[in-house]
Amino acid sequence: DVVASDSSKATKVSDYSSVLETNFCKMDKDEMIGPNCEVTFKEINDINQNIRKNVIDLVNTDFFKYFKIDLYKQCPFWDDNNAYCVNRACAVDIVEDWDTLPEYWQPDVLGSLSNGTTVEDTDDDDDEFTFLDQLCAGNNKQKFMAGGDVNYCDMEDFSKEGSVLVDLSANPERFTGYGGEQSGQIWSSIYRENCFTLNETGQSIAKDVFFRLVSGLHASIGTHLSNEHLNVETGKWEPDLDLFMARVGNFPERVSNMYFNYALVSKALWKIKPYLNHLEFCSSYDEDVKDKIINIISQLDSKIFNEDLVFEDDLSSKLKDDFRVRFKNVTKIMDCVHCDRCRLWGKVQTTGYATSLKILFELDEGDEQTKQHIVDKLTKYELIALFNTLDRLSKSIESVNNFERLYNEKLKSKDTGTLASFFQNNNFFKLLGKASKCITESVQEVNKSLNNSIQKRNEPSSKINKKQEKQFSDLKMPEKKPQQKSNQQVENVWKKAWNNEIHNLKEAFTFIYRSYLDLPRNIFKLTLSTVARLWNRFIGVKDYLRESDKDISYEINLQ
Ligand SMILES: Cc1cc2nc3c(=O)[nH]c(=O)nc-3n(C[C@H](O)[C@H](O)[C@H](O)COP(=O)(O)OP(=O)(O)OC[C@H]3O[C@@H](n4cnc5c(N)ncnc54)[C@H](O)[C@@H]3O)c2cc1C
Repeated sequence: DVVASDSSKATKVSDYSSVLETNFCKMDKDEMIGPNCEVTFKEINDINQNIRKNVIDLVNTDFFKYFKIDLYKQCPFWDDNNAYCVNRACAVDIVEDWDTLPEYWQPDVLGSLSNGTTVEDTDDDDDEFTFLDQLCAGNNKQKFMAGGDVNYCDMEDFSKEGSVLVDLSANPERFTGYGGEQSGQIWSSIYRENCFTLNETGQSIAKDVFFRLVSGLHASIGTHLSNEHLNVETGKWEPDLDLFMARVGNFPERVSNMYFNYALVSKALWKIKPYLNHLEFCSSYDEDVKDKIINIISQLDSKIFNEDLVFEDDLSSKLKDDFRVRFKNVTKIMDCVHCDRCRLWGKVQTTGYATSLKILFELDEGDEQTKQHIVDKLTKYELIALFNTLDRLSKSIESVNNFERLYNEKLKSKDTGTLASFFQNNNFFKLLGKASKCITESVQEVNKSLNNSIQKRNEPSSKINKKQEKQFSDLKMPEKKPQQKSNQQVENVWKKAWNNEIHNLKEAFTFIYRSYLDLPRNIFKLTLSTVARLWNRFIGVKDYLRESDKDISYEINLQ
């Protein structure tokens, strides 16, 4: 048996298969977030609270808030020319005022923006395309890793001529209105990448890691769009609890997968800690940025994720290659997203995960040279993506806790009807503990839904609607409970009805009584007006009605 981690609470590998089969997802706040993570939900909440401020500060520095993206790159998997997201919320504001940027972001330093250097232009000289060379101002050669054998994303993206520079802080990830069949197709394609062909021992852990990774990304996006949702009444961006519950909160394994991603990215950062001291950020705030990074990483622990369990048997290298190619495809699928804002954040986060996977799976602990080689070759875009992905997850964890508070407040308030059906007890994380569904089952569910979506294209529209209903059948929307009426309430209803009837009867009698009273007066008025008209005719006044009034008299012609 191989020991899963170096701590005294180590779990043995042989235990994991049974865990996978039974209650892989069973958890509560004090439970571990997964078999290869020796950390509880509560511990991650605590870590997150400690690092949150530094993470926010870091991603808002001039170095970490910019990212390059090719917004016009063709989708490599299918023809997607006829769909656009035209919402303003889908748009990305690109950087055009270059004068305000620090030196290392100027076009001549970025190289590719002015001369279109691409991957093909790179050479293999290790000294030349190190992270530092690329990072520092003054080196106008844009260089990327050739070969791609250790990369989990396409490095080409950042060197494209058409790439634009974007200020991430000016383009927040939030609700855009992007959805429907197009986004459904993207998610289906992403989950389809999880269909590993190998059917050997060890595959299930790798497959589960892959699934949790994309599901965690999906859940994190769902959390952000629920947390910053446009309230059309107030015009403000604010948390929408019901939306969060419907997309994420109602599915404990999705929440758990976000925590899993947090652990995975954190471990990758922990692994490059020894090298961060050597990095220079080429600007006056160098020390400040470095301090923040060190502060963040020093709160992390190696036991947070055990990557050695994922590819640890004889077949691992083949499986790892498969895993790498498949994850690379996920990053490429981002080019098929029609909402620019979603594409931007999708690209940032998939690049961040790809970088984490490279650090976790390719950085051999025992081989100092390989380690140095991988870390030195990290590009600034990978590092920026890595920390921004941590920020996204950190914000998601913070939001989950905030939604828990909102949920409890709502539960306490009078109108508990809607949400009470979601949870019987007050603790959001206790609900997580009730989830006995295994991740493997979730994978099968997704595969089933993928097959449905493939068949869907060839079916008539009536069938499509039925399938669509099926696809969303996992959404447990709150049911309104019929209100139990107390005896007193029932009594009040009868009393109200009786009073109403009496009131109507009174009104009717008053009307009849007044008619009798008014009769002599009305007869007098009628007689007076008839006498007056006759008198006018007698004295020769033709008609005292105005000409225009004549037009409104009606004549019935019976001919
Ligand atoms: C790359 C990308 C980025 C996006 N970014 C944004 C954004 O920034 N802002 C925005 O408003 N919208 C964004 N979207 C759209 C958003 O993700 C949803 O697709 C959209 O809101 C429609 O949601 P839906 O309820 O129809 O189901 P979808 O979220 O499209 O999900 C489809 C199906 O997948 C399954 N599913 C859902 N979540 C999970 C999960 N976590 N794990 C496993 N299975 C799951 C369910 O069966 C569900 O019915 C993005 C989409 C993509 C593909």
